[in-house]
Amino acid sequence: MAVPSLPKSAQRMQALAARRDYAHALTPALRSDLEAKLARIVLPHLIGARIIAFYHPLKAEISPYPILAGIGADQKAAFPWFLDRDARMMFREAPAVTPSPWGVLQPSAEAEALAPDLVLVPLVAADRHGTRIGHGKGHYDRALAHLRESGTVFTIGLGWEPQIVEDPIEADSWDISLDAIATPAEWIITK
Ligand SMILES: Nc1nc2c(c(=O)[nH]1)N(C=O)[C@@H](CNc1ccc(C(=O)N[C@@H](CCC(=O)O)C(=O)O)cc1)CN2
Ligand SMILES: Nc1ncnc2c1ncn2[C@@H]1O[C@H](COP(=O)(O)OP(=O)(O)OP(=O)(O)O)[C@@H](O)[C@H]1O
Repeated sequence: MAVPSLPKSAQRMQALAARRDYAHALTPALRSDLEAKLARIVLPHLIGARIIAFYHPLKAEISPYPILAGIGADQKAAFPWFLDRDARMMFREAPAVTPSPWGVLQPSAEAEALAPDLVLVPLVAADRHGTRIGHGKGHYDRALAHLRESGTVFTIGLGWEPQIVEDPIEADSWDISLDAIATPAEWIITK
């Protein structure tokens, strides 16, 4: 018999607490080592992408900056950018230099607006089918739905290994599933 899962808000709170505890327990050296391993796993999959969306990591999130350091001279890096709290998330050219309405660093308002063809998505949690739990504001779901109206976008979820949950997460109708997920330990092609 199917076991009913916790409501998404409860799953999110549990996953946020687990992410925080995991990240807090890492020594700086181990953390850098894991972030370098993530970059080695992800970089070969970025070949061919023209505009790659990164994110400026929150305290407990795995950093994509070692990946950014390894992209090609012909590739552009973008970061999420918000006009205000009610606006849809857009992307502008790196670097991320000023606090966004959500507190995360974002590019300046003068930086070029970009439409990424590859998006690195921060996870709160994800299952092996690519169903994701984020911060619950729908920023990535809405931004990815918009980008897909005008082209194809490849999405890669990034997280620490324990953020991959073995029990399936129930997808909502608006959830955009990830094409792949990377952790310092593995590359997961979702299906
Ligand atoms: N690093 C990162 N950048 C991102 C996101 C994200 O999840 N991670 N976003 C994903 O949509 C967008 C910003 N949306 C956000 C929505 C809510 C909160 C949030 O709940 N913040 C907590 C504080 C977290 C902390 O400082 O550790 C809060 O306000 O309580 C953060 C970002 C775009 N940029
Ligand atoms: N394409 C969309 N158009 C309009 N509203 C949307 C869309 N996608 C998501 N939303 C809204 O966003 C809200 C939050 O969605 P959800 O709980 O799935 O966020 P999340 O995926 O966990 O977080 P995030 O995308 O911010 O990282 C939902 O109430 C949903 O109605």
